[in-house]
Amino acid sequence: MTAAPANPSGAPSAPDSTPDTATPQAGDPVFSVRNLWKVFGPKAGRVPGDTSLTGLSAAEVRERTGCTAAVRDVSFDVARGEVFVVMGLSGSGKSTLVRCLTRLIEPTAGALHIDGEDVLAMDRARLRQLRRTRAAMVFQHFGLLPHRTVLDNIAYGLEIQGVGRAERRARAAGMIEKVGLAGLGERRPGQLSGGQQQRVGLARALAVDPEVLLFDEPFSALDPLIRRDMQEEVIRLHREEGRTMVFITHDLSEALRIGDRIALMRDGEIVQLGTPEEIVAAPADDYVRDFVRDVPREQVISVRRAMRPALAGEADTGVALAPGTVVAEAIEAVARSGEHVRVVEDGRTLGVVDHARLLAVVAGLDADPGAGTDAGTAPDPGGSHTAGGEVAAV
Ligand SMILES: Nc1ncnc2c1ncn2[C@@H]1O[C@H](COP(=O)(O)OP(=O)(O)OP(=O)(O)O)[C@@H](O)[C@H]1O
Repeated sequence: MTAAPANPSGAPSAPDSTPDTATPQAGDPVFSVRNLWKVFGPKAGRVPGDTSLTGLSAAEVRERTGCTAAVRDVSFDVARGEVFVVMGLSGSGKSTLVRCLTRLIEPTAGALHIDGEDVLAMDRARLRQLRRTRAAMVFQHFGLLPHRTVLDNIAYGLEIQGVGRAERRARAAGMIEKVGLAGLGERRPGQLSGGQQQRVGLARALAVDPEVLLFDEPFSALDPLIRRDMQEEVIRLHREEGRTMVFITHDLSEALRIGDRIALMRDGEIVQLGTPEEIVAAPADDYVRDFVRDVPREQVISVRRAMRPALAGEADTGVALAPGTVVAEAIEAVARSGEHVRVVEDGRTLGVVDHARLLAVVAGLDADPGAGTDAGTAPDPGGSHTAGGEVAAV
């Protein structure tokens, strides 16, 4: 339907006219999503094109048409190598959106590309290949085969691909090590804890070496300690491999911990898309503000955002911290030294933070210190809006 808007993301450009054969480049997005809709219900197809409906709330659309607009006019890019988190309350459209990426759910309207290739134009065979080898999904219910050993469960995806027995078992054995299940390869899933089972699910997805891992609330059934463990595991795997990940969660602390960028959904729309710091420091509206109200700001907001210009003499004294250092660390440095700290990049003092700036961050009185970047402006809810147009890397 609608053409892709001219690079609404400020980040990598949309490959709307890229030929399918193009080799992906480092800066190209993996997924590029433009004006995507998923409407469930009778005559769903008429909703996205009907301007008398598109401006209405999800509840109003339902009342008028009997349809549920689960994803509404969503646009974003997933950059190569990032952890892209889709967050929102139950029913906000997270699962529907992520399932649309590989057409496990068929989008109603919009444009969707992976590495420049039009996903909506893929035939069944190509789609199967997409799901098996390019964008593997890790589900909350791990879907393990109960009568198979852990090793054979991990090898299962390779078996479907037609990889020979010896090779798939060798590759699966490597994955067992990688996800911390060494020695458990011959057990059955029923002989494992929930966390261990989730690791098997993760290893199975990793074994096929997909370009993107799609996680649908994978850890929500786990108890908090094991959940934390698994989050660390994902972060570690991501650091080691730089694999692109799309991660659904309704848990804000999980999103803040693992996300390079977070798309916050409400009623099928993305209400804000940004780094954890941008979302916590500059919520797009009252809904987001409410969402992040209890976040310990000093653990998310960096000294780059908290700093003020150095006064005469200040640029030459004081402890030096990198711009990405979180305020919590700066508090410790200021408390120890009793004076301001400098924010230094490449040997240059960018600014300073003192007691007053740090307390303002903790108290939430630091509204829009990032003025001058686009961090303080109202974001385009559909676009991948990041301060300075940069995509944070882990
Ligand atoms: N097959 C379907 N038919 C009709 N409506 C659906 C269907 N699947 C999802 N929906 C509706 O679409 C909306 C979004 O659902 P979705 O499952 O994507 O939300 P979610 O954010 O993933 O929720 P949760 O966190 O509870 O899984 C909800 O109103 C849901 O009832």
